[in-house]
Amino acid sequence: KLQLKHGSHRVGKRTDAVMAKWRGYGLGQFIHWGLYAIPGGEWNGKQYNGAAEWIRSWNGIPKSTYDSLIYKFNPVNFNAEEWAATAKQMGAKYVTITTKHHDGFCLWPSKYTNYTVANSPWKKDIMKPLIDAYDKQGIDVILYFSVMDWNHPGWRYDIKTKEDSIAFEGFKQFTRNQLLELLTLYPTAKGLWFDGTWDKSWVKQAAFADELETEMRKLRPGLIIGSRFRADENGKRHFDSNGVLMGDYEQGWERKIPNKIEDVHGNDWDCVMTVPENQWGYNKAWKGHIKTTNELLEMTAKCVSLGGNFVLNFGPQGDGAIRKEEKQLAAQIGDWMKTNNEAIYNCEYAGLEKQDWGYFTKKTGSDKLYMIVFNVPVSGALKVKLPANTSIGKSYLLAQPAQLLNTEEISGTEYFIHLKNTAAGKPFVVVLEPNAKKGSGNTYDKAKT
Ligand SMILES: COc1ccc([C@@H]2N[C@@H](C)[C@@H](O)[C@H]2O)cc1
Repeated sequence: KLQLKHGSHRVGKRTDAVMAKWRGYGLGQFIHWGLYAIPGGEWNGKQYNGAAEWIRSWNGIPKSTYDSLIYKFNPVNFNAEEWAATAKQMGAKYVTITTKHHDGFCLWPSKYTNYTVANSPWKKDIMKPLIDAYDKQGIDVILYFSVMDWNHPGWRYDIKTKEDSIAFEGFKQFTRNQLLELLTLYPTAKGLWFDGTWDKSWVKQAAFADELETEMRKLRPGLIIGSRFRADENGKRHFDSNGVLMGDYEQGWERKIPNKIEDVHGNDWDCVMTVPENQWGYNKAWKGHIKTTNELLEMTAKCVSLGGNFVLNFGPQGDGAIRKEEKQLAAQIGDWMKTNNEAIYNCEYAGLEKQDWGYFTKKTGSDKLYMIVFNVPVSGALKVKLPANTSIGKSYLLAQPAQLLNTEEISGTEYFIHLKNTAAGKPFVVVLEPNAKKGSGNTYDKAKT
């Protein structure tokens, strides 16, 4: 084990109530909104092929022209209550909102730069009404913050000269000022989701970032900060030089999902996902593969089955309205969640052998198991392999708890659960109520069909 001054300061999961609540969210919403939503991936009729929120980095639009978009920011259809209602309808338990993306435009009236909503035609703070609206819906708020800031004169990709280091010192203070400002202005925010921390300039700031993280946690006890904020003194990111997770949860799962429990190394984690292949900010062209409701439900189930949260991205339009396709997805996901959220909220990795029909989740603090079924076998029988000396008490569809399912013991701890209806056409949940220890006299009760 290496002696580290700025490595991880905790081994293993946090055990406090705030983190336990985060662990049980299951489903979240991501919001990417800012000046990039105005061009929406297009400029002078030409399409930008990258992610819409990166359009400033394209040589198809002069940087100064992009930066002048601040004078066009006037989202007349912005309605914070509508955004929060959409998240509520979807069944999201938390939301991560961009306060400042890489372009440096601040959705709050920061006093440390002029590049904010205060100097746009809109003038007003966007973050406060949003946070209030989500709080009112009982949806916890996490603030997305990009350290990399293309607008700030002190930003550097690396520090090579004396001038660089002087400029970057100013940038570091600016970053600290903005983060303390956000925590002070929005005290109900539960955490910070950092991005834009991969460049050498920031990776070299192990001591500064470590002290800043400590200062933020002191200012806001319980604050949740992911693994992407800071590197250790050897430049190691996400996991320190001893392989210990930095921060409170792993932030590595961006547009990808772990396949097996070993991939998550016993840590908390979230997966953040775009609806199109790779667009976070609003893109007029709703093109390429657009994930369907069933795909997104399967991603949600897969994440929860491996102990993580699934965070689905919305990219509101430049005028502040949420596009109809995203509203439809929120409604369809919400429909499914209304019936089945018991298998998602406050659930965790069940520790069972994965079967082809779908994903197991287990209710935290209980033995109750859920089978989230996406692939009904032609046999109509779902195979379950329980751990040694457990057995199935009863099983039933979450949607029809009174109708017990025929549970057939194959051998030892293997069972077939026989479905009545094998043409569900959409994902559904089977509940398993395991019996107490087998061999303690009571064998499992054959389902009384
Ligand atoms: C390949 O490099 C990047 C860098 C930043 C991102 C940003 N992270 C996502 C959460 C979005 O904010 C995206 O712009 C994506 C890919």
